[in-house]
Amino acid sequence: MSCTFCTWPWFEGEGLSVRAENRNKSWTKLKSMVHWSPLAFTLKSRSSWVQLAGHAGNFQAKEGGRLLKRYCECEQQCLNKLMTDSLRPYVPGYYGVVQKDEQDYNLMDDLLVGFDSPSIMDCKMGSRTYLEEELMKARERPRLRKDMYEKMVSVDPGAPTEEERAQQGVLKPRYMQWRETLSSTATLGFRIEGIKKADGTCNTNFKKTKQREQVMKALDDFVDGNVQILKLYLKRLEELRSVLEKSHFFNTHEVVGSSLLFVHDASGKASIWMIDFGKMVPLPPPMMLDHRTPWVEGNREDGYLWGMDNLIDILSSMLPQTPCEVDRNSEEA
Ligand SMILES: O=P(O)(O)O[C@H]1[C@H](O)[C@@H](OP(=O)(O)O)[C@H](OP(=O)(O)O)[C@@H](OP(=O)(O)O)[C@H]1O
Ligand SMILES: Nc1ncnc2c1ncn2[C@@H]1O[C@H](COP(=O)(O)OP(=O)(O)O)[C@@H](O)[C@H]1O
Repeated sequence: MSCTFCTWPWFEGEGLSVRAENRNKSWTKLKSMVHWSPLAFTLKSRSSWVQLAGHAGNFQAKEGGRLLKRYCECEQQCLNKLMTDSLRPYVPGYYGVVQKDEQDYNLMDDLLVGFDSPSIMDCKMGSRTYLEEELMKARERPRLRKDMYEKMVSVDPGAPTEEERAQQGVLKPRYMQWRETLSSTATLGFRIEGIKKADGTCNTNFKKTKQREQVMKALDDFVDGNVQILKLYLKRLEELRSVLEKSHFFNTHEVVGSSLLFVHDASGKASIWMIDFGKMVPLPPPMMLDHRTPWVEGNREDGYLWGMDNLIDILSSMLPQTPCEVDRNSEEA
């Protein structure tokens, strides 16, 4: 299976401008605002950047180990706040807004830098993939999506209802809910969006990867059965979960469509970061979420931590059991 997104678009620094904080501040030449050292332009800081999921054309890889992502105000605000939050070690470094050819971009670290031919996986977190706000908008101003109808039919020709077939279109929340129940989003609170391995193989066809066993098989294939890598991922996820549980920022935001990016290479290096903050929306105070309570419309819960609990549980169960654990488990059974 080839990956539609795997790209290598180098983007030269000439003609770039950057605004660090406020979009209304005037443009300044990038070099005067961003602290680049000539050393940053060594081969070491380059990465074979690939885009595994998301919108085609949203990114431009840039020399110096950074990426340009098409500007989104919500993402800018979240990244800004995250730079001073306890979650800072778990998100890409953010360097403000950059303009190129009249288009604004958020400038951030390329997380693949420092890895040698990395294997990467994008896991979309949460049990819901659309904002409550989008649901309300779809009710107030229903807009039939022909593109989503076509994506639906290409996966399962029997999925659209009679009415949808007659209209040749579906509403966005209906499409998103269908994707959630087709995959592991609804049952496990996360889904695999794409995997690219060091050998160059790339698979973005996980739409029907739903059962725990299917997910485990995909994860095992991703790490090539390497227990040390599994342990590093598990440790990082447990640390992140504990930071998320205490983060005021996280508990005061509805988090939808955000992913965890897993990266490892043959040297035994492995890490995980949170990416995609385009739908990380602040809640009206004093509302807070625990990110585990099941969603009912109005409670804004997103199942992010429930999904993380399940992911941690699955990865733990993939580790070989010690003789002690085998004895304990057989006693319990
Ligand atoms: O993965 P497929 O089945 O192609 O569906 C996509 C993803 O859910 C996108 O989410 P993400 O960006 O998290 O990958 C979503 O973008 P949003 O994040 O804007 O909801 C797209 O909505 P549209 O952009 O409305 O087409 C939707 O068509
Ligand atoms: N900071 C980053 N470093 C490296 N790769 C990234 C980074 N951010 C995103 N990507 C890559 O781009 C893909 C899409 O990212 P995402 O932010 O989810 O885009 P979109 O908003 O279009 O959905 C990810 O699956 C990953 O492969």
